[in-house]
Amino acid sequence: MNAAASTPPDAPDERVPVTLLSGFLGSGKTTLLNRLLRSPVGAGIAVVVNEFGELPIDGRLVESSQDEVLELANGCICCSVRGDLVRTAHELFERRSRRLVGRLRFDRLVIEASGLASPGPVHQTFRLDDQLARQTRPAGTVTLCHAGLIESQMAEFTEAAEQVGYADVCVLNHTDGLSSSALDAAEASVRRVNALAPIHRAVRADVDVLALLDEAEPTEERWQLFDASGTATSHTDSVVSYSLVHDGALDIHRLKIWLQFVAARRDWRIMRMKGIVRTATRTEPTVVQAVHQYLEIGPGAGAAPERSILVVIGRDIDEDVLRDGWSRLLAGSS
Ligand SMILES: Nc1nc2c(ncn2[C@@H]2O[C@H](COP(=O)(O)OP(=O)(O)OP(=O)(O)O)[C@@H](O)[C@H]2O)c(=O)[nH]1
Repeated sequence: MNAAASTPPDAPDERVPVTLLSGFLGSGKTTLLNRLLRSPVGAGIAVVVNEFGELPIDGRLVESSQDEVLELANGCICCSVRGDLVRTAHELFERRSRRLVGRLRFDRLVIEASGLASPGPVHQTFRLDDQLARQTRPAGTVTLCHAGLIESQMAEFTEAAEQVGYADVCVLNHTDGLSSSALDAAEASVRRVNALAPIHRAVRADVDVLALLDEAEPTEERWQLFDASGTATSHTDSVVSYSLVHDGALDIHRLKIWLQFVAARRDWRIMRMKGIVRTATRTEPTVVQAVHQYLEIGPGAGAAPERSILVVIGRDIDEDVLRDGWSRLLAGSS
């Protein structure tokens, strides 16, 4: 089915472009999304954020008013919460028609996929639903890559290779601290998987976002690729997400020490930690961000949450030991 075929040739295309932000865990999707939202087109963007973890964190890290950010947590929109994506998109368009979304009618939808989602099925979801196929048009996939990790991630995780393979444009992010030869090697590994997509090197996703949106507009050949691939959603099943919660304040010093210890454990494969927590000494939230062993802890915007949430994603993690460490942290915080 092709909704565009029923549109007269000279009629304006009123379908809302859908841009997908893809990329492995911690590659910089939310960082790029925030740049988009701060850009001149930001006010017209509605956002759907999808998270692998059970509890949503990213929605609070996106710099937009809450009713423009819809969250789909606890699974990937390419498979387990694919139906929720359709329902959420219908809800957005319903609210749009009643002018309930944000300051303006949104004129672009940006979807931040989870770090383990495959882009093909996500785009295909919008083409297979009659109503969404009439209301939206595909505007491409931007894939973020962690320059220091992408080669090993693609070797180990089919999801990472698929994300690069489907990209209409790649942002080779996290380039800070890498030598030019390491950067060339990272770029070459991306190029081996995707021969066509422009590749932009960046630190903290600092790219020309308007040019990026234009560049991401896909070609017809690429749509044939999506059509052929839409339903394949096999996931690396040993990656697990744990959610740790606490209704109260944490001791920030103990929290830092424990997180450093967890991030540095060699017997666990910590791939990503993120959290928004209340600490005893701050009125604002404390934001935890870790990509592999690189850990950042700093103040966030707004008021501290009532409930502290920390999500830990990785492989070979002993859940009992993790939860025991969290309990000890809480006991020492009160
Ligand atoms: N050093 C460095 N840190 C970065 C860069 N880009 C993003 N970060 C940091 O890396 C962490 C992860 O960035 P996010 O934008 O949340 O990554 P993400 O892809 O949205 O993460 P998930 O949604 O969990 O997969 C955050 O602490 C960012 O501030 C970069 O180029 N260099």
